[in-house]
Amino acid sequence: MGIASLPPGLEGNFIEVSSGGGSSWLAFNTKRLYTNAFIIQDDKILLGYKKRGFGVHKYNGFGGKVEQGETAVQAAARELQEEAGITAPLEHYGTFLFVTEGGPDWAFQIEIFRAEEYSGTLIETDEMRFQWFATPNVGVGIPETTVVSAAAQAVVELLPIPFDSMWESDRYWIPLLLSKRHFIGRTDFKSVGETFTLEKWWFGEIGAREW
Ligand SMILES: Nc1[nH]c(=O)nc2c1ncn2[C@H]1C[C@H](O)[C@@H](COP(=O)(O)OP(=O)(O)OP(=O)(O)O)O1
Repeated sequence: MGIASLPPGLEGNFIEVSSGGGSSWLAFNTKRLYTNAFIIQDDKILLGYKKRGFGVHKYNGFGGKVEQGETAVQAAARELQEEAGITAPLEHYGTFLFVTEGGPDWAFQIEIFRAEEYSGTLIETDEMRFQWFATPNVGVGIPETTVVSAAAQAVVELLPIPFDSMWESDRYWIPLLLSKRHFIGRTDFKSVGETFTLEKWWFGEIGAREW
């Protein structure tokens, strides 16, 4: 643990939270910016089931490529509108690099945003089918005799976050996002056809002195 030996491509004063996998990082040439946005509300998180494209059949936040002339937060807002039909006051909480062996020779740099509120009506799109999931503390501490409101009852009945149907390394950083900890990281995957296997990862949170 500590701030030493950040993976190549990352810099700053970060404290390791989780790491693992093989001994060497993959090489990459440049980085391309992507976004991923999550609505986290009342002990539940909004995910989308990806119906087509890269990452098909996985649950994820809403996001995609940052287009020329856009900032990351503008791109995140546009993707949230396009893929889920809503707008939200997005706040930046993390950045990680996604590198693949057998994929492009550049790294995806994914900027992670979250919001607690949103406006508009959620819609299913050609690309994503939205679904709420319970965050880990749901239901904890509700005594059996307590009268649970209809809204809380609906939350209690949500399924837990489906980490087994998400990108394999999301289980290491989603908890940081849920607890509002700013983080960076890197994940290296091996791809064989449509199957991606996590080879190496590192996630850290920002050192207290930077805040
Ligand atoms: N939650 C996540 N965890 C992860 O480890 N890698 C992710 C990730 N979300 C995205 N990635 C990586 C893999 C993914 O194929 C790549 C591009 O992200 P997306 O699939 O969101 O972008 P798209 O290819 O849909 O872009 P657009 O066509 O602009 O929507 O970034």
